[in-house]
Amino acid sequence: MKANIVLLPGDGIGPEVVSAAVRVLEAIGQRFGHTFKFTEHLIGGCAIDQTGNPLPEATLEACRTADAVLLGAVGGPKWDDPRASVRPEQGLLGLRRGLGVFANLRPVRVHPALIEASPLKPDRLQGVDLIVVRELTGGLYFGQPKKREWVNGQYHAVDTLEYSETEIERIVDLAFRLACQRRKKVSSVDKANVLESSRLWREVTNRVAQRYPDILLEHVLVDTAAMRLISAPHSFDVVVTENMFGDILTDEAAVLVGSMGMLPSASLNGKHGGLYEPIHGSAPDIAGQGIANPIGTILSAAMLLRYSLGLEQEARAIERAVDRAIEEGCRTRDLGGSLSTTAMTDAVIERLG
Ligand SMILES: NC(=O)C1=CN([C@@H]2O[C@H](COP(=O)(O)OP(=O)(O)OC[C@H]3O[C@@H](n4cnc5c(N)ncnc54)[C@H](O)[C@@H]3O)[C@@H](O)[C@H]2O)C=CC1
Ligand SMILES: CC(C)CC(=O)C(=O)O
Ligand SMILES: [Mg+2]
Repeated sequence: MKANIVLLPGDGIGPEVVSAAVRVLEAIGQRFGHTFKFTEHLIGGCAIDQTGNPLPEATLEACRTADAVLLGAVGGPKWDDPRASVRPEQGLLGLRRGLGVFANLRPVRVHPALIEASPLKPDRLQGVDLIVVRELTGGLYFGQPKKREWVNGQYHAVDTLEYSETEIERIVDLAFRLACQRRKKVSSVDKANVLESSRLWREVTNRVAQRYPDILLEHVLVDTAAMRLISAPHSFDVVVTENMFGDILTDEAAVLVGSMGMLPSASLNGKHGGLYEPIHGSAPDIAGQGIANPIGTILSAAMLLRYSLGLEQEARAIERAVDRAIEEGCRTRDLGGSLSTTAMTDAVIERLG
């Protein structure tokens, strides 16, 4: 098959992990006889530096027409002035909204070989396999008004948490459909004891649940969910939640798997090709040193093959190669090893089978 993949390396470690994943995709393409055409575009801080815009029109247009998009990360201290009106993160949020990819899938599977290095109790981690379905184009990151105003001699700042029934229904329905293929449990995470948007979320979720009588539904308050993610991660199968709650809970879930560098994601809407990115940020503290863990981005590339190109066998080949590399002791620094980004990528490519 032939596919056009847009690459958005972005800032910090973004270019390092994206080029690692491209090497894996090229190796898979060679092995299975596919031609992937890669086209690179600007997003985030580097786009601000070169064009003044964190999401240049050429980038959005290229992403709209691509078969899939693979992104690294955006942002960093260079662009962190809190008063700046143009910020790298606006590029990423604009891209997600522009592509309409409302469903962000973040699978969290604990690798048995990484359990012993974890600060958490081994019996809590054994066999943990959950997926967070994060609403990605609404909620607190997008609601209006979002502004800062000078009122009576001081600034007031406003963010808005807003959802329509349609926005809630489509993401919750997707979570239920996923649960049908898994262990048949949905945990809907909200803050319904305080937030009106969460009370609507619960109502709509209960309505959707009636269409799925075989799926067990529980409602969990987000603070309790944060605690249970560490104390009883086994109790989760499919977790569905608001944009910011999902953002925070998945960074927490990275502790279960051993590092921020391990977790992939796919952002989908059933129409556009899809946007794939690791869950981590631009990691300015390690950028440019060649030591970033590329696994989250490599596994995102596997999700790209599965969801956007329908190449299940190829996606599995990558996931198996990652599993074998970990099993056989290959580790970057974040996992207590000494392999560089390139050496870890080589280890995966050697095991593609
Ligand atoms: N999707 C995106 O583009 C995101 C961008 N950001 C941006 O990234 C910048 C840095 O944010 P932070 O809060 O430091 O979060 P971060 O995720 O970049 O880093 C948090 C910690 O995890 C480590 N880490 C992250 N990815 C790693 C990898 N692949 N291998 C090894 N270690 C890794 C970092 O070294 C750091 O110690 C900020 O400008 C933030 O806005 C943050 C999160 C997501
Ligand atoms: C940088 C933000 C826009 C998002 C974020 O932290 C994430 O998607 O994980
Ligand atoms: Mg995040």
